[in-house]
Amino acid sequence: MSAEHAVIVHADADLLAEAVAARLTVKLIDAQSARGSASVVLTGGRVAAAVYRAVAASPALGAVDWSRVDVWWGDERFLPAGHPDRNETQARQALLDLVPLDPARVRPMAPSDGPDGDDPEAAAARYAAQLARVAEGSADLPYFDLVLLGVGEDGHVASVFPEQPAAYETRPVAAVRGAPKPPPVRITLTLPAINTADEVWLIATGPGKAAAIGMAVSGAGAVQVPAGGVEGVGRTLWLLDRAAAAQLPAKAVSLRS
Ligand SMILES: O=C(O)[C@H](O)[C@@H](O)[C@H](O)[C@H](O)COP(=O)(O)O
Repeated sequence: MSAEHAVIVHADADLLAEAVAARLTVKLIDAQSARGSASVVLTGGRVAAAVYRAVAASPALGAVDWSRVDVWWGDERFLPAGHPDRNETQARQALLDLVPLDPARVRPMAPSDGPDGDDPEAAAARYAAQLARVAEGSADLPYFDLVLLGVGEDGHVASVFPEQPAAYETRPVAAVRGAPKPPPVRITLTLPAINTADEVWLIATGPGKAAAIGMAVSGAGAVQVPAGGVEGVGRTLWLLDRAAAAQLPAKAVSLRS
C-alpha cells in the first residue's frame, strides 16, 4: 500500500504545468542529494510535453546535476527513430536536448526501424533486458525515483489501455497492438513495473479526463481503468487542474490552489 496518496488541484493547465515542473526539479535535486543520482521515467502526451517545456524554462534548471539523471520511458509509440510523434522525440525537443545529460544514461525504447525492425515484441524484450542489466541484485528493474504518467480519457496510463492484454500483463514490459489512441503499435511498462517506483505522479488537465479520474480515484479496477491501478511504493500523486478534478468528491482533494 502506498505510504501516501494525495490529490493536488491547480487552477488551470498552465499553472499545473509550472507547478509540476517545479516539483519535478526539486524531486530530482532531492534524489541526487539522497542517492547520488536521480532516476525518472518519462511519458508522452500534451500535458507531459508542457511540463518538460516548463522545466526547460525554469530558473532552477541548473540546480539539477543532469549528468547524474537516469532517463527511462514508461511507454513509446512504435515508430521510426526521430518520428515527431515518438515520445522520445517530444521529450528531447522539449527538454532533454537542452540539458547536459550523460547520453549513456538516457534509455529510449527501440524505434520501429531499430535493431528489432518492426517487431514490437522483440523491442519490448530488448527494453526489459536493458532494465534488468541496470537493475541491482536479482531485481528485474532498476530503482525508479519517479514515474510520470499522463491519463487518457479512457483511464489509460502509459500505453496500458483498458481491457487490453497489457492491463493483465505481469512481465515488466509489453508490446501493444491495436491501441485505441494512435498509433496502434506501442511498447509500454506494465502496471507491476510502474508500481515499483518510489513515487508515481498522474498528471492530467481538461474536462475530458474528469470521468476517468473520478473512477480511478474512487477505486475502479486496474483493468477497467488502468489509472486506478497505479500505486507508488512511497507516494502516489494526482496532479490535476480544476477541470480534470471536476468529478472528484471534495474530500478526495488534498490541496486546491
Ligand atoms: O503515448 C502517449 O500519448 C502517452 O504515453 C499517453 O499515456 C498520454 O500520457 C496520455 O494519453 C495523456 O495524453 P495527453 O496529456 O495528451 O492528454
